[in-house]
Amino acid sequence: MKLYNTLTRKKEEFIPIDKNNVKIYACGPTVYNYFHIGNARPFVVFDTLRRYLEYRGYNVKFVQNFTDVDDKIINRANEEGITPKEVSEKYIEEYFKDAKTIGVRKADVHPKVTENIDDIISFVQKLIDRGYAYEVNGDVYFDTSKFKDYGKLSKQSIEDLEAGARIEVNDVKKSPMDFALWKSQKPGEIAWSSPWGKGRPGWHIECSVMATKYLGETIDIHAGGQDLIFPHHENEIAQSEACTGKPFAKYWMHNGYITINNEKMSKSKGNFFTVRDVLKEFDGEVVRFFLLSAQYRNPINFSRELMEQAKNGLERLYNAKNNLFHLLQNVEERDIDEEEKALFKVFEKYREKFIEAMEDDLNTADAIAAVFELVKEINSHVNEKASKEFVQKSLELFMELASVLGIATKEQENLDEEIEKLIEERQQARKNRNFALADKIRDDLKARGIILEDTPQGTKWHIQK
Ligand SMILES: Nc1ncnc2c1ncn2[C@@H]1O[C@H](COP(=O)(O)OP(=O)(O)OP(=O)(O)O)[C@@H](O)[C@H]1O
Ligand SMILES: [Zn+2]
Repeated sequence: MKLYNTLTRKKEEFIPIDKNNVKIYACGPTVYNYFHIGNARPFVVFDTLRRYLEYRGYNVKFVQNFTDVDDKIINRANEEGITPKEVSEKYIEEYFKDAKTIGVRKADVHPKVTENIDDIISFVQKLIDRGYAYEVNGDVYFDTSKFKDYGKLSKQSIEDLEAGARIEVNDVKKSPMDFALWKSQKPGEIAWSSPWGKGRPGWHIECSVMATKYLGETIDIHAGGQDLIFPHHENEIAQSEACTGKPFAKYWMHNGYITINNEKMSKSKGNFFTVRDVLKEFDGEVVRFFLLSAQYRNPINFSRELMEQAKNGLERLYNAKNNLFHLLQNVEERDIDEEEKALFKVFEKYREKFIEAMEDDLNTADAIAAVFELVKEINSHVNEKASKEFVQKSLELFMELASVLGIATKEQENLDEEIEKLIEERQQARKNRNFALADKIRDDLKARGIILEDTPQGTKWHIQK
């Protein structure tokens, strides 16, 4: 598989350190609010990466943290008159609810900052001992001038960075680029005891500590949104490599933005839609399908139109799946014949196409296109005359690919029953000479890809070819 590595700015062949234990760390949410559609993108994309690697026979250990200590959490707690812990616990619970609806599996470990304070303190101490960090008045800073590779991920030289940095007032840091590993307690803030007095960890250190602790000193893939490249991931590299002397992550993957009017969707700009809100109108799988409709590095402009498109696309897939279930109960119980075998060989070409797309830096857009092509073939060749085995195999192939994407996974909807009921209603409408209603029922079904056919034996239906 080829993955685009931000570290080298190239698509590279993915070679894991150990195929039986592929280590992935994804930066998780800061839990002070429901997550928005933009935040959902890395969750869905890297969940799909995990599913795909598993599909290809790798064992994956996936770690995603919760940032449960942060200014925004503290502010929120103060606003609401509750503790930061109450804020973060609430939104961790809400995270799991929304993540489940959009098909994002739980990570193997979801470490929290507050549960790793001792390890964070030891890590910071190690950096001080190794000469990479210094303490000033209870704060501890990373000394960027000591880490010669600083800037290697974001491709900036330390000189450029320093020149570009704003001159900070009252600066106790040696360089404006130095960043906090430990922050001394300010009035009203939550704090832990440390060798430097009471305080709390800076943001970046948590990921270095938790990735190392739960996965090891060198991991395979480190992932997050593209806004995290600098400073967050740059700083993670500096901390981790200064501490261990080893490469921190082999592949750095960053997803592009979900935008609104071509601007990054973000909480601070207020131009966001929470997944929770979108779920009032669209199914969780539609949200997931929408997020996978583009290759993960390309931006997607969030719009109702695209959501509707995703909804229709997913519906087509469900129709095909339900039709196969319907056929399974109604076709002749016999083995696949020669002609069907030849057709199935054609169907299997779409599995190849699907894999080819996913191997190319997880191109879910092309992978979805392959699934649609497969569905088109299935719709036009698998019908009432098919053998049960052929129907079964077609259904399995469709489900194999859909489940890698985590879509169309819901149990068979009772399409048979629903359509039979509508056919019944249409008969009734015709009897009552209400042809307008009868036509409307037929047209509505047609819009969903379901074709009614009036025969002397009654009305039959099939999926549009
Ligand atoms: N508009 C977006 N499109 C894609 N990914 C995003 C977007 N906004 C945030 N992310 C990613 O969401 C993940 C969760 O991050 P986090 O909860 O810290 O969000 P955040 O950065 O606080 O969001 P915001 O930018 O809205 O303040 C990160 O990997 C981040 O890069
Ligand atoms: Zn991180």
